[in-house]
Amino acid sequence: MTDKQQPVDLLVVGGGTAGIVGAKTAAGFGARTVLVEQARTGGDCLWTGCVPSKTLLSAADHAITMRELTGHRPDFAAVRERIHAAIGTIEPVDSPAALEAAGVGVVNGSLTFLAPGVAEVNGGQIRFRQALVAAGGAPATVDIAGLDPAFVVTSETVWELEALPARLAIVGGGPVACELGQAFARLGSQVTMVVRSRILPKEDPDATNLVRKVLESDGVRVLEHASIENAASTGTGTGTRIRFGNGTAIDTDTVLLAIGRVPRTTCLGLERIGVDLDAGGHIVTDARMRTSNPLIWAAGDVTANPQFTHLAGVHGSVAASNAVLGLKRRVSTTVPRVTYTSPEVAAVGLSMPDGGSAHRVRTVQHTHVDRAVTADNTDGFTRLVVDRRGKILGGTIVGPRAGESLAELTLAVQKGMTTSDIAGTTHPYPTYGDGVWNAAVADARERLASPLIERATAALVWGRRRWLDSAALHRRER
Ligand SMILES: Cc1cc2nc3c(=O)[nH]c(=O)nc-3n(C[C@H](O)[C@H](O)[C@H](O)COP(=O)(O)OP(=O)(O)OC[C@H]3O[C@@H](n4cnc5c(N)ncnc54)[C@H](O)[C@@H]3O)c2cc1C
Ligand SMILES: NC(=O)c1ccc[n+]([C@@H]2O[C@H](COP(=O)([O-])OP(=O)(O)OC[C@H]3O[C@@H](n4cnc5c(N)ncnc54)[C@H](O)[C@@H]3O)[C@@H](O)[C@H]2O)c1
Repeated sequence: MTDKQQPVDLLVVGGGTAGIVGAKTAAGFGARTVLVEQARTGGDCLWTGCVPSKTLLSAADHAITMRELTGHRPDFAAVRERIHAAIGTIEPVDSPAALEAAGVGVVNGSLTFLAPGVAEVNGGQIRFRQALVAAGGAPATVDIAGLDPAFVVTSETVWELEALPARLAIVGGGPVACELGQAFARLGSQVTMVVRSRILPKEDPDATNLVRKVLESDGVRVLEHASIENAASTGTGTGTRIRFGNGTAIDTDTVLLAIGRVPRTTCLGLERIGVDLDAGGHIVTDARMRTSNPLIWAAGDVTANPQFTHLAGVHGSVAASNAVLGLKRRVSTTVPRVTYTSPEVAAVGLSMPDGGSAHRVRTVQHTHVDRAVTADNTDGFTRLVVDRRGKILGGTIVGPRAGESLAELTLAVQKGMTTSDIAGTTHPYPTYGDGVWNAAVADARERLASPLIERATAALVWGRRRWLDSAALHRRER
């Protein structure tokens, strides 16, 4: 790594999903690619995000069955072991060895841009033709007066807890708070969620209502539109007391801050290479993932796009192929999302009509989905938003495996399909996917029920009847 070396074609900053996919894409096209990671390749998703949280949720589901069968809950040490095992199984795919096998050079260190075409890592310099910034984000924090940091964890450090907190207060009401809140409650913690908005504020309010209901039945205390005033000692030598603006208070052993994430853009030297940031510190890109410097690209949580692993990967790939092949690919605006609570909340495109009377909503309650009835789990619904011609603009599914059913809806939105396309496709019975199909059938049927189409089908039936009668008469006469 000296300044005499040839510039690399693509220098990738960050070894999370966006960086890994971007680097593998570029190397796969034959571009000389180097990825720099300051900590561990795999990023948030593998170590502190999707993989541990989904494993925790799965363990929490098992905890319910175990409690029903045996009256006991699983040992927290066993849950931790399961999380480490899941990470260990997935980790090789994201490892430096896997990247090197794909033709990517991997450097361990923290990168700073010095000037256009030059970056510094570990005191040495790397020259580059283009760069992809995929430095991700970190949990946001908030100062709560009087709160001893020893009681505070975030989505990065909660995985280090060695014992299940008896009392857990969660500040926030987004996907992190809802998923971890439900999981810890099911494992045996007494959980209180403190949210300044409603929970899952980006989702359909009916979805929020269902999730709140289930969280409460899991024993979670959900305090919405609440504001924390300050914190103080409990006076008992353990835990901390959180006081609210309305004069009430709760005592807790651990406080989990789950109030969003901030992009890691402050120490990258982006100002030296002409990369603009928005007011929240995110890198600004166009739809090709190009920054204000046409030779610098960005993808993942470091941008202002929704923060999902699937999006980080797709955007990393689009950025890398545009960079090294000179293409002008644009990223899709169809972004599916799933919150993996029980029930899952899955959504894509429009969740609510925004075209006035030009848009319709079709809702099927899962009391009308036979798979849900047979599983005795009918708390859920499937809702489609369609335009007047039946084109599917989006929808929300709440229920078990909603994330799986969302794939069909995502394809429909992406490809501009209509409810007739879905209704005319044979679906296996009984599945939770029947929710999407039933809603599509109801919509397609209603469109067919227009007076014009009713008159046309009545004319066809009349004509066919006449033809059959005259053919029968003809046969008899012969
Ligand atoms: C608890 C939790 C659960 C989640 N669950 C889901 C889920 O189920 N589904 C989903 O789609 N998304 C989920 N997410 C979101 C998902 O984890 C992120 O959107 C995704 O991992 C972002 O990937 P990234 O590559 O942009 O960033 P990151 O994974 O954060 O990677 C960025 C990397 O860059 C490195 N880096 C930063 N600065 C430098 C530097 N100067 N030099 C070198 N390296 C640097 C960092 O060390 C890091 O490894 C979850 C998030 C959390 C917190
Ligand atoms: N299943 C998934 O795909 C999944 C799971 C977890 C996280 N993620 C991603 O990770 C990112 C971070 O998730 P998150 O849940 O931390 O953030 P978020 O931004 O989605 O939600 C933050 C929540 O905290 C509340 N809040 C903010 N400041 C507060 C304060 N001071 N006091 C009380 N409440 C406050 C907000 O009202 C909101 O409900 C999200 O963008 C999400 O997309 C995705």
